[in-house]
Amino acid sequence: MRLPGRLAAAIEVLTDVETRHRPVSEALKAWGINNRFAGAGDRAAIGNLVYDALRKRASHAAAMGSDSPRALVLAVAMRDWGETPEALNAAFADDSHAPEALSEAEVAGATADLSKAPPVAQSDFPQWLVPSLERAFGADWIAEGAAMAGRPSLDLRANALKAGPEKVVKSLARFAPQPTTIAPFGITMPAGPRDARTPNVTTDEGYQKGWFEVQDQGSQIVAALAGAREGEQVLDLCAGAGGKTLALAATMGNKGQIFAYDSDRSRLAPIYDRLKRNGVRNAQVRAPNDGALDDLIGKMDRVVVDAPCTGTGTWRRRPDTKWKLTPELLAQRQSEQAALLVEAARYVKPGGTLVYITCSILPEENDDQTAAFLAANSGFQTIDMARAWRQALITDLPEGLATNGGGICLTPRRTNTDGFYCHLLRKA
Ligand SMILES: C[S@@+](CC[C@H](N)C(=O)[O-])C[C@H]1O[C@@H](n2cnc3c(N)ncnc32)[C@H](O)[C@@H]1O
Repeated sequence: MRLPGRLAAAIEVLTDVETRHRPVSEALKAWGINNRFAGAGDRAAIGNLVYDALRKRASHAAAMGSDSPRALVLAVAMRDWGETPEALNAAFADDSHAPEALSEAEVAGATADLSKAPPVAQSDFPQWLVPSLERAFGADWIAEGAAMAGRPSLDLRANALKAGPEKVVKSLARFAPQPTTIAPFGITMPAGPRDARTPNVTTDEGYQKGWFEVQDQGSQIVAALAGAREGEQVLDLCAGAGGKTLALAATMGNKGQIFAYDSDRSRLAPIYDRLKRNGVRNAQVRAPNDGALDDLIGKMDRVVVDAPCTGTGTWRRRPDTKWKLTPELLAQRQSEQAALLVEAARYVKPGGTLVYITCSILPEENDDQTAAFLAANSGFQTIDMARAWRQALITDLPEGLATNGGGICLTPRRTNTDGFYCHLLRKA
């Protein structure tokens, strides 16, 4: 397929996403099934167009004067991919699969200046969240939003139980991987421009052998900050598919014991294969049955709460969720988080550590939660995050990451990672 056909396909997929409220991945898959002539390169390009359109939905709509799927996709082609309106119209005239020729208003959208546009159009953040984002980032909130509207890198974590970063870099040399700047076992492949394809690393023999996992650098950093040590008893209370469990096991050198639990059986299901592939021998999966964790009460050196959250930190990867988030969903996550902190505290032994993590940048899910917990639980105290950072990551805590409430917050702009929050609480 040539660019005009790919643009028409992206408009079709985005229309499907918007009218049927479908996740992007599902709409792209359905399009691929109905259009089997399209190759892997076409599907990747169409995916990039759709994701880029959603990442910058507000700014592209402001430039084009419309938020229709056609306007958004054309804006990506002109404003992000560098196509001129003249080149597009010439290509459209020559291709029977092309969208209609650009109107005058659409041509003007190519060069529309947004420097005086409302801040929401410059930040690509939803309007209703602006007060929260101003609270989180002060005057930087527009720049933080712009960074969150970019494409994410593909990050891997070398699994120290089987391989160091050098071995993984060698195995994946064809993708030009680089060491990450903060996480000691991280490897990163920056996102390419336009129709660049994300490397399919899971077909690499190194992946099959458990040498590495796909894990955003931010997730690696907060897992390292959890500070798990060899020989400890650790409860991963929201283990899900086990991203943090695997990282904890590697930090612990397979010594001690990790209990991996999740209240949702289907989310937990992939963990069994992943533990095997990673060579993890110190993790016990606890399925969600009555009293599944009763024997752990008051005994854990560390309890990790990788809490269910709005996922605002992962908007670069799942930009459709940025525009679907509602105040009701945020409130629901907040009440789950508050209950989980209380639940987690029961398992921490005296002198032990409660690790609270979210992949959100909203203070409501971060400092507000830990502040409310501390106010109601005088037996817990915030641990100095600068010290914890030095111990876990062997560098100084970068400026600007500490939050007012005693945690740290990573963002694409600050650390070139997904957005993550981490706060460590010691039980007296
Ligand atoms: C952010 S995800 C966990 C991701 C996982 N730790 C990882 O690194 O791959 C949050 C998880 O919390 C789980 N969860 C929600 N409420 C829970 C509860 N009350 N008890 C335990 N797990 C819960 C969800 O099922 C979900 O899998």
